[in-house]
Amino acid sequence: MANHANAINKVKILVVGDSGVGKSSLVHLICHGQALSNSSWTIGCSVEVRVHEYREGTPSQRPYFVELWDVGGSNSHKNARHVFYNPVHGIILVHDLTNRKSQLNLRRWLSEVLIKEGGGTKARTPLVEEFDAEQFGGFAQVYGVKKMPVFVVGTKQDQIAEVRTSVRVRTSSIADECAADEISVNCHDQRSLAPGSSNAVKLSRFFDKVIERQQTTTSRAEPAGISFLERENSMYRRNKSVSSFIASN
Ligand SMILES: Nc1nc2c(ncn2[C@@H]2O[C@H](COP(=O)(O)OP(=O)(O)OP(=O)(O)O)[C@@H](O)[C@H]2O)c(=O)[nH]1
Ligand SMILES: [Mg+2]
Repeated sequence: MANHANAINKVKILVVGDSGVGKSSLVHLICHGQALSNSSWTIGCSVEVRVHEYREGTPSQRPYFVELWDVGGSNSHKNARHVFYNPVHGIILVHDLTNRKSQLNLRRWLSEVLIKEGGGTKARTPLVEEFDAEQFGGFAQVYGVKKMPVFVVGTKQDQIAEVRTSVRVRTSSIADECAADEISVNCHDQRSLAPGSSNAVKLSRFFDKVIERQQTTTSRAEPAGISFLERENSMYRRNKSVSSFIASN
């Protein structure tokens, strides 16, 4: 798809998971390359942007704005958060490696997003606590139809023994079901996503996958590209990481 020379494309990725698993810490690490010093509960949703070089090192390389929509996981917002779910081009599922329940809940988070992302006909779908996969033909079917790129991140790697980490990574069935890559990180340590590391390479590959999907599914209602003038809107202005990231590259 040809793009105007002075336009940068963008994709939107949702970051979901239980409250306190480390979504905001992870997003900060991805977008700023350093640990978030003090985090607090995310109210509603917070958006950060990372400039990603699509197909880096190939002739088709070009920059993309990757918007990371960090959705607060608190149950008190469960009835309102679906407003953030459409459109979406990819999903990062975050769980806490020390909290098994947060890993089991990823299936519910993914189902919630996939069903809401459809919009319209399923507008009255029950939210996560009441979700019944059977009602919608099962998780696999819902996922199979959507084929949404998914990436799974286990946080707080520093709080568990190394042996347990590898076991956890192998047993994450949600990643298997979605053919998703999975990484384990310590959000307090920037080396977890150091450039060139296996984690960083997997994340970069996921971003490429999201961009590829967006290129094949871009809706008429949402233009694929935004001009540099449009870039000056408030969302980008409040996010200093865009300019600092460009500068560091
Ligand atoms: N030790 C350790 N602590 C972490 C890690 N990631 C996050 N934390 C801590 O976990 C707490 C919760 O992190 P947040 O990033 O605010 O969690 P969240 O998922 O955004 O939570 P909500 O906004 O409520 O949905 C904070 O005190 C973080 O410092 C990690 O990898 N290791
Ligand atoms: Mg948060």
